[in-house]
Amino acid sequence: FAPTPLLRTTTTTSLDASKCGNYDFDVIIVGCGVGGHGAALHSRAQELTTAVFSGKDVGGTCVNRGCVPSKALLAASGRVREMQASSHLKEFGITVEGEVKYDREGVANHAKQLANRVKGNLEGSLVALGVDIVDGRGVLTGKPHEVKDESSGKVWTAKDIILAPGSIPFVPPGVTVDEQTVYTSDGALELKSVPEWVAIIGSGYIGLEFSDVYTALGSEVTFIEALPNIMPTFDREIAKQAERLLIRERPIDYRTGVFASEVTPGIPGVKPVTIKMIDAKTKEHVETLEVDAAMVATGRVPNTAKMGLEETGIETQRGFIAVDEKMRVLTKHGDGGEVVPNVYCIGDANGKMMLAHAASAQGISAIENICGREHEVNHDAIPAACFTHPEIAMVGPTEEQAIERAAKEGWTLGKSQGSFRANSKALAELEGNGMAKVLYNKETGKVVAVHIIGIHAADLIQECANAVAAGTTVQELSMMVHTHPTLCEVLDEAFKGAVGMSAH
Ligand SMILES: Cc1cc2nc3c(=O)[nH]c(=O)nc-3n(C[C@H](O)[C@H](O)[C@H](O)COP(=O)(O)OP(=O)(O)OC[C@H]3O[C@@H](n4cnc5c(N)ncnc54)[C@H](O)[C@@H]3O)c2cc1C
Ligand SMILES: NC(=O)c1ccc[n+]([C@@H]2O[C@H](COP(=O)([O-])OP(=O)(O)OC[C@H]3O[C@@H](n4cnc5c(N)ncnc54)[C@H](O)[C@@H]3O)[C@@H](O)[C@H]2O)c1
Repeated sequence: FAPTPLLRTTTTTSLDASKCGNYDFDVIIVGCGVGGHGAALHSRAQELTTAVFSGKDVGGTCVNRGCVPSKALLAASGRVREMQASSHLKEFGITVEGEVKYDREGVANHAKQLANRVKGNLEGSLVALGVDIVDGRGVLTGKPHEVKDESSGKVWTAKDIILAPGSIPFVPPGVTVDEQTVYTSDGALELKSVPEWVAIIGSGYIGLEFSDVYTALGSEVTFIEALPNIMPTFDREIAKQAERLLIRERPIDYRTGVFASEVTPGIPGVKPVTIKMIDAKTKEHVETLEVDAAMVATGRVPNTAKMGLEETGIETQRGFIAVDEKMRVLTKHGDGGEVVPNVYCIGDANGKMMLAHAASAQGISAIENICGREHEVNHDAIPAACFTHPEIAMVGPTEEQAIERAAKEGWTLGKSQGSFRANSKALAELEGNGMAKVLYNKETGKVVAVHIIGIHAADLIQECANAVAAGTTVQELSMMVHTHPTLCEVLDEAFKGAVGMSAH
């Protein structure tokens, strides 16, 4: 694959010239992760002439250092876990003779090759649709409609500019990362080693998914979490179930309410990694751990430095770019922020929701607004999933947040549950652990949120996300027919339960 040379607007599309006037392009997108890519595809579908600045990183975090390689590691390590679970296999009547082995490099290569393949597909789709790819980093010049190629200094113009620079790992102060013994997800995804004992700092999505990979491949894990609860961002009831299924049954222990305040890399086989922990409230030293490796999974920060934002009059907050509901960039966060004409920001950099499909949806939405069709993304209807075994998936607020919201807005919260325990398909798979809970507005019947933990929860959540997006009621959902025998019947049970019907 070789990127196409930059083409001028007049030669790339059949657009009527008035649409882009004297600009080189109708739309320039800075950053070509899933957000930029989604925006570019939708832009071309509207016949807008489009260029993306890729910074030589087509696919961005998701494809190269995020969703794609992490799911490849989870898939491979998940197989190892399954094949090693001899008593579980015995229940199926299956015996695995001898020791189940894996080749670390082979597993790592699976992740790398998948990322390269998906990246190639993304590049191919852009080229096929006539999107011009600029390899360099794009920087705002401070003048309206202009983006400069940082390395060549060449300036390109567009009627509208979409910023999609994404995010990078956050490394707390005092933590030294060498990407060998102390690493972020960037280093962990390369799977250069499988440490005997690894401390994972942070028990969010990344920490949890990696604990699944590491324990399947034979590591022991210690979580270090600053907040009082493990998995603090998840719904409490789901987090408790997750603790039972994903932590207590595995060689995992944890500390909560402590900061990893000083982390010093080690030398493999010679010197351990040391982790000093302080009490999150009193800041007093509580413990020092010596482990083989430490993974830093303490969140992500926007990749917005040196993009010409200050020159354009855009003030960031911890690097996040403020946007309104139409993805239009605002001069600052909070009161007094004004729209910067013709500049949009999508994806991780605006901090609305750090998810691949949210970035892409925001990209499509920005293009809709550029085309003059007013559009706002309903972030409450965007599902999320944590791809552990079993998976956790959710759409909408946690139960704790929903209770607050109901009290504030004056409506009554309803709750109904379905269980994997009585589900034929789950039992056939010998995967009867887990639950789905549906939270709904008792007055309107509309679904507010759904939280699922159980086999294939990530796929099950889509029906619920569609229901939230469409405003479907539990009454309507309870009358919709679910295929038998499928895992979807766990949701059917919850929907029917909400209206006093029995699913069986
Ligand atoms: C380990 C891990 C696993 C994840 N798993 C999931 C998952 O399963 N599901 C999910 O939904 N999300 C997942 N995420 C989150 C997801 O990767 C991000 O939400 C998503 O990538 C955000 O997309 P984006 O386009 O905003 O930014 P990015 O994907 O970060 O892309 C931004 C791109 O812009 C480039 N860039 C930056 N500045 C410039 C510039 N000035 N000029 C040119 N280019 C520039 C960057 O180099 C990058 O290529 C995961 C993240 C990690 C780290
Ligand atoms: N499957 C998915 O959709 C998926 C997978 C991976 C990542 N992501 C996205 O990537 C982003 C980053 O993920 P993440 O897991 O790094 O972040 P996170 O914000 O989900 O979790 C970070 C955790 O680290 C803790 N923490 C922060 N500083 C600490 C310190 N010094 N000591 C101890 N604990 C500390 C926080 O309290 C928090 O619980 C998320 O926003 C997520 O949306 C999504």
